[in-house]
Amino acid sequence: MSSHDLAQMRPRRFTANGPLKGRIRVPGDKSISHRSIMLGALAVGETRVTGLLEGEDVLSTAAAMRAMGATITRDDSGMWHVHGVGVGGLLQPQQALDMGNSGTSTRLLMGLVASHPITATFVGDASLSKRPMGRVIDPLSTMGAEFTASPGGRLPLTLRGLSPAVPIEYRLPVASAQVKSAVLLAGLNTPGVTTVIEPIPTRDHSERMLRGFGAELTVDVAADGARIIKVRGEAELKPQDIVVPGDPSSAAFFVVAALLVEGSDLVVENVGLNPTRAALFDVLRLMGGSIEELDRRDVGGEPVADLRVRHSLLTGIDVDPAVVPSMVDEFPILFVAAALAKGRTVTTGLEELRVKESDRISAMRAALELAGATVTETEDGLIIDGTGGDPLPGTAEGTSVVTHLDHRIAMSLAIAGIASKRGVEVDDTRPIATSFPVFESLLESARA
Ligand SMILES: O=C(O)C1=C[C@@H](OP(=O)(O)O)[C@@H](O)[C@H](O)C1
Ligand SMILES: C=C(OP(=O)(O)O)C(=O)O
Repeated sequence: MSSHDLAQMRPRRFTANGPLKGRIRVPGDKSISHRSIMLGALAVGETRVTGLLEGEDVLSTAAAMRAMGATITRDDSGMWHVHGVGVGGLLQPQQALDMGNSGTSTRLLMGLVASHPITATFVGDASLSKRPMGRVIDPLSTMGAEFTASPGGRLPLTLRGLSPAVPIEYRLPVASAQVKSAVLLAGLNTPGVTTVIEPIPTRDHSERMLRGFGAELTVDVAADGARIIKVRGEAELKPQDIVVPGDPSSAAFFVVAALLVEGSDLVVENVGLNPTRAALFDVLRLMGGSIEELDRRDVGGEPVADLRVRHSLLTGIDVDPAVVPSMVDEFPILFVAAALAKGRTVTTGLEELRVKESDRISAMRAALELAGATVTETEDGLIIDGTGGDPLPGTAEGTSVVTHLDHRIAMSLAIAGIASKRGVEVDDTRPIATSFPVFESLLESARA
């Protein structure tokens, strides 16, 4: 990091300040927000979106779709209006598409561009520029797109789409909703049927929303449990009114905070509980966490409930690696919960965490150690010996944990700080705006 970047960093010490009480509502789901803008931009007519996450990642998606011809505005009531260009109608962007910190924007938009007769250059920040794009370059090349990528299949990269593209049948070599979605989105403007075979289920927002927008999409389950997803190309998408449920990945920080801080009794309203996303709450219950679902309902085709969370003494467990895809972004905050549990928590099967905004296994090991936790790093996870409910010591004066431009590391360590004796100094809070711009103000209001 240059001295200029260091000067811009926004450090903060997060300290204990009493229990979390009352009711809060977290912003809209990031995955659904991205897809609302993308699919709205491909429909003919006006899609209206309520509860869109106005985080930096989603704004990167919106800027890119504007650069490719969609009209996207926000009115004074907070509703977003997307006027699409129709499948096949994306325009050549005049400048490089800046994806900021967002893997989802990059990989899904690469899918869209791949089957349009346009060329686009994708750039991103230092974190995104280290992340592997070969996983989408491979299937999209088979469909006919051409790539010039930086070494290791990384950004900046230039993609020349092919129209008509070639439909493929693709078996996912890695459990990734982004790769699945990239191929399905490329399939939208490809004649014939594009098939993705998913041996291990990942979040299914793309499938649900593509159907909602009127695409012909089927899902079958093979004898070995794999999901076979087929989308018919040259689709005509119909504009939708979308209500985005609250993001379970954002709710996770407050749920764990209320479990860890003595005297807490907090309701987190309107939390999306799609089974392909909500495994953290099941794992925390297995550890002894009091998390009650109130008023389970349906919002925009997704199951939603209010979660009432009360302070609980957690017990360490071996986390079943089968649940990893349904809580892949929640491991950093689960590690914090484990650090205060009674006994040992063992996690395995987390290789994918090493290629997120940071290497989340090693970043969390280093940060939790600095905060006084007992942690062992393995190839594919962490082993954590908890305090038995006592607050963590916290970071020493003048020592801060390193977030590596990773919003989830920053927020996880903020929660570790409010459950610690001395507090935890986070080196940079700016990345939080990636997914949860109101995180710090909500934390204050829950503790008021
Ligand atoms: O499709 C999506 O919206 C996402 C998929 C996941 O990534 P992978 O596909 O890399 O697992 C997840 O980590 C990311 O935050 C959002
Ligand atoms: C991994 C994440 O996002 P993305 O891949 O979109 O950068 C995340 O939000 O934790």
